[in-house]
Amino acid sequence: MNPYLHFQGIKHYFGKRKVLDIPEFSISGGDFLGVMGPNGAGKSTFLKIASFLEAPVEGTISYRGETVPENGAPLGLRRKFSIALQQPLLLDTTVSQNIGVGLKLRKIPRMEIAKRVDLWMDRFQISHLARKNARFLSGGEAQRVSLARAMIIEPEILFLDEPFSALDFPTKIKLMEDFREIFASSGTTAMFVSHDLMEVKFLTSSLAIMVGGEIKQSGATLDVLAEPNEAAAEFLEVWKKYSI
Ligand SMILES: Nc1ncnc2c1ncn2[C@@H]1O[C@H](COP(=O)(O)OP(=O)(O)OP(=O)(O)O)[C@@H](O)[C@H]1O
Repeated sequence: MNPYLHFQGIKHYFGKRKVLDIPEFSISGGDFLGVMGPNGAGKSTFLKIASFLEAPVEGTISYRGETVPENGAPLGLRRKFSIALQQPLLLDTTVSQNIGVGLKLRKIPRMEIAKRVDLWMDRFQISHLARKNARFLSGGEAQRVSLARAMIIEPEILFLDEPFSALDFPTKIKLMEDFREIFASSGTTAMFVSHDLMEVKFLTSSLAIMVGGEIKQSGATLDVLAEPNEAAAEFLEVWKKYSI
């Protein structure tokens, strides 16, 4: 075990309503953690808290053994992470500028940015789109740009909130295949919120099942799926019923 992120006594509320209650949980270095659960279970809220986009109302987070300040993670720490969402939120400029934006913010020299952008466009097979405005991309192309933009900074943890869910099946499979290979050679750690068991089986090494703001079960993906506890089984039942 090599805990990167460690959560202790995490509680989060919207108004008076508790939406997250995680007594203890860790994400290990090198892990590809899937998070599944029904709508409103708290998955995206957990992802926002884990990636320091939001601070929890209660609890402590540590990163590689260092406690993260209660009033928010310092910029240097936040910059170790990157995020790709269901909606790619690309800038109204070229694909190559979109991909290089994180390096620009980190004041990397222009020549170095150009070299790395070329490399990552090549890895995601989007070099032919370099000069195209990101507004005119298809959903699958836009998601490739979004993932390249997230990976180019070589994040210590990559956070993914349903990045494949809006893609048609063949586009999704092709991107997930490419992404799996790129991810495996990167040594990065990931937290991946998904509604799709197929995606989770395809990509993840471990799995947490969230229901009602609580992690009902977690462990190696294959173990959780083979031996779900009562709460996880209830959630996974529909997948089983239709043999997915
Ligand atoms: N900004 C907010 N203000 C108030 N309530 C919120 C806010 N964000 C989320 N919630 C509520 O918190 C609960 C958890 O939401 P969250 O989006 O984390 O769930 P989720 O598991 O990601 O859901 P989904 O699968 O539908 O995306 C939900 O009941 C939601 O309505």
